[in-house]
Amino acid sequence: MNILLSGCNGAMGQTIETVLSSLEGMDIVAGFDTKSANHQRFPVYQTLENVSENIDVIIDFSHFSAFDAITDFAFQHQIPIVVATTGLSLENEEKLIKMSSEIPVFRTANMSIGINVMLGLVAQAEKMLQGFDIEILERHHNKKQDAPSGTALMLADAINQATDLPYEFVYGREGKSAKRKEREIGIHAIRGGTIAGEHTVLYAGDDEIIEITHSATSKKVFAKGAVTAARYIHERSPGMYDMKKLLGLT
Ligand SMILES: NC(=O)C1=CN([C@@H]2O[C@H](COP(=O)(O)OP(=O)(O)OC[C@H]3O[C@@H](n4cnc5c(N)ncnc54)[C@H](OP(=O)(O)O)[C@@H]3O)[C@@H](O)[C@H]2O)C=CC1
Ligand SMILES: O=C(O)C1=N[C@H](C(=O)O)C[C@H](O)C1
Repeated sequence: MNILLSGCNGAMGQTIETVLSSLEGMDIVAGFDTKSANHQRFPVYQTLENVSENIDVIIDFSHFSAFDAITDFAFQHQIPIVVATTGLSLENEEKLIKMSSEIPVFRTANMSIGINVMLGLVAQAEKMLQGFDIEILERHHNKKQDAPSGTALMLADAINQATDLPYEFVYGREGKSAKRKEREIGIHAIRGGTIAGEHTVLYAGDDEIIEITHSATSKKVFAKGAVTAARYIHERSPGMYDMKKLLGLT
């Protein structure tokens, strides 16, 4: 299977390259990034008009500014695409849904098994922990560009989908009149060092606290998930796919 890797010079791009180097039958045949880097095994394109390789699946771990270029390329050439980039707009997400009527699109803000199980757990907790205040804390490395993380937003959305009384999302909290309201979820982003990604949903009740936490201990968990996703959508019918579907959780 021939892969075009978007964001190939980045931290995740390099981790995917490492993971694929020990796998048979999946090869990165082209990269897409802002700079042509010294990749010995494949060419790195800065624009996609001149890609001459045969591509079976695109894997995208880049930046929202690359979104139109890579999705237009996928659509124009009818190539299945795995979109892992976070910080996308609502408009971007809608474009993926439209594209999925013609090509397979795999979309998730988190490729790990644990977070996708946690999406089900927070939906369940929403029904059981009536009256508890909910806060989401996410911790990531100091190179992360977007805040809050795509996963924190995905967890908050999963909670809202499980209730008839949606919460308002509050990003951080400061000021002299910043008291929390009843139906709000505070979302807090912590950045430092090399933290691969940690997400906690905290439920605070009267005299008791429950926390559900997922910790990624290395970026490999996301890379392996993306490679599994690429295999999964290769030669599948057009449609929207995600990790929950792949894992049989929906
Ligand atoms: N869904 C998931 O499970 C996961 C998602 N992610 C997401 O993946 C994305 C990438 O993460 P990470 O690898 O850590 O980030 P990096 O910043 O390390 O890598 C991103 C790469 O994309 C390149 N890039 C930026 N803008 C463009 C553009 N317009 N066209 C082409 N290439 C571009 C960057 O180049 P330059 O440095 O020159 O700007 C860089 O090489 C993030 O959005 C992150 O949140 C990360 C981990 C897991
Ligand atoms: O940028 C990262 O590193 C990560 N980004 C994703 C997100 O924004 O949720 C997933 C993971 O937590 C790592």
